[in-house]
Amino acid sequence: MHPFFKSFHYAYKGIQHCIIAERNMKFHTIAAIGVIVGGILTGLSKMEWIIIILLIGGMLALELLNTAIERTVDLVTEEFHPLAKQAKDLASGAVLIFAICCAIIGMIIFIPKWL
Ligand SMILES: Nc1ncnc2c1ncn2[C@@H]1O[C@H](COP(=O)(O)OP(=O)(O)OP(=O)(O)O)[C@@H](O)[C@H]1O
Repeated sequence: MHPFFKSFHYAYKGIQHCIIAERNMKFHTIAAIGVIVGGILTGLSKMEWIIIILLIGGMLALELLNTAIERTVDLVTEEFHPLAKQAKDLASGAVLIFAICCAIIGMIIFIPKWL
């Protein structure tokens, strides 16, 4: 396989692994499908779709990075280490902050359309 297509293949494998292995990634993927279906049924403007796509892409990409950090920490040490704890907690914190922003923006976009 050409190296260019090989890198796509590895990226696809990474996404597939994360969806299969990580409970949170499964949740985010199902939530993303729910938001897309909800958006189609509700009817969103072009700008609203752009925002939703950015949020979904950002959320999934962040979850992939969080998993990559978890794996790297586990590779470095299986022992309890305060820095390992900080690294994992910081990565989880980043995911949590973005998830809260997504929920708030989602409510700002969707709720007025349902009232
Ligand atoms: N080697 C370690 N040393 C110290 N604390 C750790 C270590 N590994 C994990 N922890 C602590 O346990 C928590 C959960 O770690 P774990 O690797 O189980 O992540 P997880 O539960 O799979 O995360 P996620 O919720 O993203 O799936 C971490 O956030 C961290 O606080």
